[in-house]
Amino acid sequence: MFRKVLVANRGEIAVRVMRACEELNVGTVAIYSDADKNAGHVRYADEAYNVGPARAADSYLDHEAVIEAARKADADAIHPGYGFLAENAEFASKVEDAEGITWIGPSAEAMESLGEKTKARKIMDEADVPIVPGTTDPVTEPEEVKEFGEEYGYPIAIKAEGGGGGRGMKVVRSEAEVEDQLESAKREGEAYFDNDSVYLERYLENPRHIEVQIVADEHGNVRHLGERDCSLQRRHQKVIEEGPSAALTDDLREQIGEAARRGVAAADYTNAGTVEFLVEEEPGRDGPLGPDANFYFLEVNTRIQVEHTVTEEITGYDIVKRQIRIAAGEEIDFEQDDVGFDGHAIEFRINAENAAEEFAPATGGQLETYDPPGGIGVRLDDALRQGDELVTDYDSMIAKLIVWGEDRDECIERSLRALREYDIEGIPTIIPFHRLMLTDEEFVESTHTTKYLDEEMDQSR
Ligand SMILES: Nc1ncc2cc(-c3cccc4ccccc34)c(N3CC[C@@H](N)C3)nc2n1
Ligand SMILES: [Ca+2]
Repeated sequence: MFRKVLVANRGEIAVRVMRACEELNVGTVAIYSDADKNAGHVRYADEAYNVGPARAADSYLDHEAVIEAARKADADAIHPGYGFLAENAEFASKVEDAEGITWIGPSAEAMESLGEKTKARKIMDEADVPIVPGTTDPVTEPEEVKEFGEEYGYPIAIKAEGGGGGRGMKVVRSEAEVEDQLESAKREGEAYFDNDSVYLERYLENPRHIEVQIVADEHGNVRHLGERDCSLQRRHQKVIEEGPSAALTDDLREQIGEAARRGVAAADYTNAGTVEFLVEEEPGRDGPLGPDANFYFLEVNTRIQVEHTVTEEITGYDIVKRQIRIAAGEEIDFEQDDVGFDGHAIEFRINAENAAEEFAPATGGQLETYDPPGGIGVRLDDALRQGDELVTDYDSMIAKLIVWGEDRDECIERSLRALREYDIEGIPTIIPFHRLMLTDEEFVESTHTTKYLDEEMDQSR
């Protein structure tokens, strides 16, 4: 086991990783930019090193500054958290090459092969994981798209090879649109991901977005820890995640979990990761997905995710501690059959944004009141205390409220109670939006798909 881990991140996830270290009796090292001098994650750490000015590129993203801090602290491992350098294969390989410092995450090689969407699709296809019908090689000419349209029909999704998250997808609804959409997909790929390579998939109109949590050690053991339903998104920004998915039958759950395990094993992937799927109802059915629903591989996230907490609450496993133990060479000490799912959990992202103004991020302010909720089934992951200045140089998420209940109804009731207790004064947050969402019957009936929020919010504008 490591003696000391440097956490190359900030905010709630930095504290989350340091809490795991504390429980493993591992020393904690924080890094901070000039903007984060008084930040909560710095307070929490045993020691802290400044890595540069506020601008992320000159601090949290500066490979040399981070490795230099690990050297100064004599840390023997680096945990990247999520965002920042978490999926940066180049940085992972620099850490792998750095003598005496272990990278806590998948190998740079596994990150690269699964980060390239067509390569990932090929690996999954060969591992008998259903992929969205489409190409596993890039396309360059309009004729290729039109041929695909002849065979699979429209709409077609044209996706950037280097894309992911909310960016890098164009929907072509007819042959007439092919030239323009292909051109703009390539230009956008070039602009955002420095990669103009694109591929095709049949576009699924109203899919559910299900993701499966994976942990894999360096001895060939791969386990899935069940699924999370992230279908409630606003312009590709997740605001609420939950598990288990009310839409899946046990049979479908088992099929998707085993597919995720096969795919990850085929990619020689280790540590924690998430396999994303799109699940499409068989035509004409409503309500929970039927036994004939189809699920398709979408992409792999080669990092710990914001919403890993939902899985922890349902299964009881500490995924971050598992990451650290796996990186230290430990074997996974449970079988797939030992993994149980108990109750229901929902995570609410607490963003310092004004939901009434298109979720515009707060421009500053101070936490005059910070009174978080508590009591049974309520977990709060944050790095805040009353009086903190709001740091606006990075993303707007300042905390996560995770609620567990015996079933989804109790979880919703308890979430409303916790959101009523959550008292933050001095900066705007989306807590009022969450309270509203919990009373919305589409959410309560859990029939929403990935488009629901965009359609709802755009209509109400
Ligand atoms: N063939 C096909 N059909 C429907 C899709 C619908 C989406 C999509 C669209 C809008 C919101 C989403 C939220 C979660 C997951 C996927 C989506 C989608 N995404 C959005 C960005 C990228 N992560 C993949 N790919 C799709 N691919
Ligand atoms: Ca190393």
